[in-house]
Amino acid sequence: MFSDGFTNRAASGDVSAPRFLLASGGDVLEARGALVSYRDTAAALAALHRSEQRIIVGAIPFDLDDRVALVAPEETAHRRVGRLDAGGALPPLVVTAQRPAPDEHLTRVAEVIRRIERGRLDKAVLARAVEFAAAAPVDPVRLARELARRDPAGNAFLADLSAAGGEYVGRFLVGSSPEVLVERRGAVVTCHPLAGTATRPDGLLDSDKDRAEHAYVVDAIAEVLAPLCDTLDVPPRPSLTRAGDLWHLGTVITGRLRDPGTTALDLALALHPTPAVCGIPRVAAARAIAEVEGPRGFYAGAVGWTDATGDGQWRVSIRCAEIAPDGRSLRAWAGGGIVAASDPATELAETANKLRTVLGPFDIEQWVA
Ligand SMILES: C=C(O[C@H]1C=CC=C(C(=O)O)[C@@H]1O)C(=O)O
Repeated sequence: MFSDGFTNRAASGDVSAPRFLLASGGDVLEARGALVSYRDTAAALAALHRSEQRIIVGAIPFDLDDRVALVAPEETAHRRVGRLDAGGALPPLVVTAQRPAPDEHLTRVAEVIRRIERGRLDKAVLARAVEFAAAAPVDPVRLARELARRDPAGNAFLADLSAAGGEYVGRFLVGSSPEVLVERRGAVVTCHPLAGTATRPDGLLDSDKDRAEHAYVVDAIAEVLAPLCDTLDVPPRPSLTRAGDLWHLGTVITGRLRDPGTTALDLALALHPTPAVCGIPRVAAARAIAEVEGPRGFYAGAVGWTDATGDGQWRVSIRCAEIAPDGRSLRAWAGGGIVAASDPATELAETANKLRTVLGPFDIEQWVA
């Protein structure tokens, strides 16, 4: 178990800067310092169940076999601010790499469609990354505030990944995720999965392809929650959810927890990775993603908090970028759910549209895809 209580500083060296931030609808939770750092979920869960810590915050990766970046912070501040102040100017960016190149993403989507047609998979989410060099250091807090300010729903997150150790020391994950993996308030559990995307709302609710892509996620979440809840409300049809310039199919699932000892982190770990970021069947989809795409790190994981009462919120870490320790480079990701009826060119365009959320605050040269 790793829990040595080291403290390392934000890229700016500013110890007063938050190392965790989760903003939504005008509510902001900020955390500073690290009393204890956890690299594995078992240690973090044990600390919560034994009430050793008041609150645990941070990020869990896409692959739960990888190290997590969770901390018990020195201090937290929960504020209702309405809207965060402007984050301030951010430096221009230049594209340095696309991983993979757009043409290769088309080939990979086609390969996943072939696997689906062969009957090995029903759905898999394929992602790509774009890397950028910044003209001056990008301040993670400034970016998070700017994302919250621009998003009509006020969503933004920031997580210092240092607790995961190794190459993650000094790195931050920053984004604006519209998707609630799970929230627990007392006995009430809420999930708001999103899957199925369009640039306009018209027709999205009637799209068979998007409805199929969405239904896999709702069914998988309901299957996990059913044994953990006394009552579970799963609306039969999705509704439209706006996320910046995009529209998604979304379903608000609510339940009443059977065992009050089941914390928000327990729930997040039971649900993750949902088919909104992985696929169906889960193991086959995770294998296809590992083979076709490679490791994802903290993209498509979850960012959030859980307190000693077990309450908390975990958001799916999408629409995000990782910032290098010196702030001079960024890697942004976006993915999309592939089902039998998917079209590679449409999927590539969808990833470009999704990348615009986290890149919106920057002036960017030479990036078209
Ligand atoms: C995987 C991502 O989005 C997910 C969430 C909403 C809609 C999605 C879709 O339509 O494919 C994805 O499941 C991403 O933004 O990188």
